[in-house]
Amino acid sequence: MDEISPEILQQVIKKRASNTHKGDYGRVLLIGGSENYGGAIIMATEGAINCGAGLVAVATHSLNAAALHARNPEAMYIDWRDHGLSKLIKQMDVIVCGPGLGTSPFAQKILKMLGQTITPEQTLVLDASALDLLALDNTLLPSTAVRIILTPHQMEWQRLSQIQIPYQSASANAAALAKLFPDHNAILVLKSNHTQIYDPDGQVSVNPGGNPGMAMGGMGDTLAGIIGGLVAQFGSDLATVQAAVYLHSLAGDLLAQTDYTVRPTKVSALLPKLMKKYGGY
Ligand SMILES: NC(=O)C1=CN([C@@H]2O[C@H](COP(=O)(O)OP(=O)(O)OC[C@H]3O[C@@H](n4cnc5c(N)ncnc54)[C@H](O)[C@@H]3O)[C@@H](O)[C@H]2O)[C@@H](O)CC1
Ligand SMILES: Nc1ncnc2c1ncn2[C@@H]1O[C@H](COP(=O)(O)OP(=O)(O)O)[C@@H](O)[C@H]1O
Ligand SMILES: [Mg+2]
Repeated sequence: MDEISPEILQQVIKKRASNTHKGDYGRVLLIGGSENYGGAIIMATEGAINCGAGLVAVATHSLNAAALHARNPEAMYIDWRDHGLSKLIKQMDVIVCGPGLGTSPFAQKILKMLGQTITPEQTLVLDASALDLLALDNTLLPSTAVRIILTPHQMEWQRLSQIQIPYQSASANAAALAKLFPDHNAILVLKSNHTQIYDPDGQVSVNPGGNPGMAMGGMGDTLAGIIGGLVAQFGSDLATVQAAVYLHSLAGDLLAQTDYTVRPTKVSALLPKLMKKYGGY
């Protein structure tokens, strides 16, 4: 299995040209954050903003609006019950769905509407509760062929693939990915202490970074936002996803040099400097 190498950052992250504007760096919509899980969508939002998405919008429970704006005034907000949500979805390049979404009937309704609204030019990042909803009902998948990036941890992948954690071998995972998402050009980011990335052709790579200080709620939500933010800027190919996973763990490893625990929000805070230092120019 190939290891993701540090050069991936230089390869993917491009120097910005002077004559550009926010419209050149992609639009990301994040959907999630129920009454109890507002932090999850805020942490995902912070990941997307700090890695440079041109425009970031958030569809969440109205209870989360004040906290979202207090923490990230760069983000636009829409109440996830607003009928304008489907129109907003159509205007986006990348949709990240799932952090803190929950698995209520309303959450299921949102995922269904998203699947019926999204178009082939867009990229869909599915994380957390969105994956659990899919495990319960795979008719919630988009009806058209869109690029999907899935970011389950091992337990979410167990629910989705029906492969018990001890049996999640590379060959079994690749076969399950092809079977579950035949029409979606799907990339699987299987998160663990050694996160693996599967592309639709069966190629597998492993991330060498990360550390147990990162084992804290919100760390995966942050990664989902980073993937969304980088895909919005640099495209949805495998290399961009590898760069996002590498960047997230690099930040975590730098923090762990001095800190016993690594807060997800601190990972996000480091992103702009790391992108400047290790990105291409
Ligand atoms: N601050 C917040 O609002 C947070 C909200 N969260 C949301 O809570 C909902 C439930 O997600 P959870 O992931 O907590 O719950 P899950 O029940 O899906 O999975 C968590 C459990 O899976 C098991 N597990 C096995 N292998 C694992 C691995 N490699 N990595 C992680 N867990 C592994 C562990 O026993 C762990 O307790 C999601 O919508 C999620 O986005 C979480 O992201 C945590 C933070
Ligand atoms: N021991 C560890 N070593 C390396 N990375 C870890 C470790 N524990 C957690 N992580 C990373 O933290 C993230 C956890 O994701 P997830 O379980 O979805 O968190 P949450 O849903 O709480 O945001 C993943 O990117 C995972 O690779
Ligand atoms: Mg998670």
